[in-house]
Amino acid sequence: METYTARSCELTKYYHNFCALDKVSISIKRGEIYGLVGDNGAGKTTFLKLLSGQIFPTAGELSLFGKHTQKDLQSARSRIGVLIEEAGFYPTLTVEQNLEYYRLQKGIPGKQPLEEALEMTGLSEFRKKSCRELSFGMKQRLGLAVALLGVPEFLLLDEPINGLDPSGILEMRNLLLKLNREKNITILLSSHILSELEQIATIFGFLQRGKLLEEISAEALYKKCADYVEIQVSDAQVYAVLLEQKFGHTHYQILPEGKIHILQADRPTEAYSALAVDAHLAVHSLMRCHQSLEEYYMNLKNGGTKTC
Ligand SMILES: Nc1ncnc2c1ncn2[C@@H]1O[C@H](COP(=O)(O)OP(=O)(O)OP(=O)(O)O)[C@@H](O)[C@H]1O
Repeated sequence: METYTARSCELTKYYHNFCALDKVSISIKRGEIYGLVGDNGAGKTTFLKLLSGQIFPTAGELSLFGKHTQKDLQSARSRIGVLIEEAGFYPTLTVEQNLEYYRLQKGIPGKQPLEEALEMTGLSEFRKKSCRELSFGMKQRLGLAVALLGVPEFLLLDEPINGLDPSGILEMRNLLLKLNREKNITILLSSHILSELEQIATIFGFLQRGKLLEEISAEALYKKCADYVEIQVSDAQVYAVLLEQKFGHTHYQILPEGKIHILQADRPTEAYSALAVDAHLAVHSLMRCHQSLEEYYMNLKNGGTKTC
């Protein structure tokens, strides 16, 4: 079996003269839940559409289940379920009838796939409900059921959590975790809010204006965010030089009023005050804090961890 469900190498997409995706290299391992994070217009949908074959790249390479050629990619796409943009449903038809419509459209034989999709998304008891009676969250679930027809090995979901209320978000998260764990489905999902993916993604890719800023495992991300030390000294610039020269720390932020955030601060807190005192700098305050994932993401977007 292939290690990678999907890989892109320097994948690039231009819409006329506009570069929507710029040499993006992403690797999605089998069994992973990959969270693609980026602001509006970052290129998330473009990336998902390239994977699903709805559009074609301007340059770069793409492989799915280890297949590269156009012909092989096309057949590999039958193993993918896609939810990109809101699926269109006939309001007067029932949940079951809408699913049946998509089953026929996708050319999936037999009734069993429809039953499985209903069961996996918890929609069986609502099968006779007409679509116009469904809540937004239920419609999202139905969209997911369409993507699940034929039990795909890989799910591509564009902002599946967007617009859901807190209980809808929880429901969708649990459903995706269940599909990943019980059916071993690899999932790529996008969001412009990192915290929405926080509890489920095993790896994150951060996109900004078509470029991949960073690809990082959830474990490494949480480690990076774990702790930082905030110190306020009489001369932050001098202290920053000491941090680099004596401790080899390059991950820090210089803030106004002589404050410095030392990220990945792996030494005892006292070591950071001693560093200042030994250089005859006054220490006005010192504390160990926790960085949220959103803060980390904001820093990344603002060009790294060193800011003045
Ligand atoms: N068909 C198109 N023609 C021209 N420009 C396009 C087209 N589709 C997307 N774009 C542009 O490409 C950029 C990336 O769009 P894309 O939809 O991939 O971003 P996104 O990260 O999914 O954003 P959102 O979160 O708003 O959906 C945007 O600036 C968008 O305006």
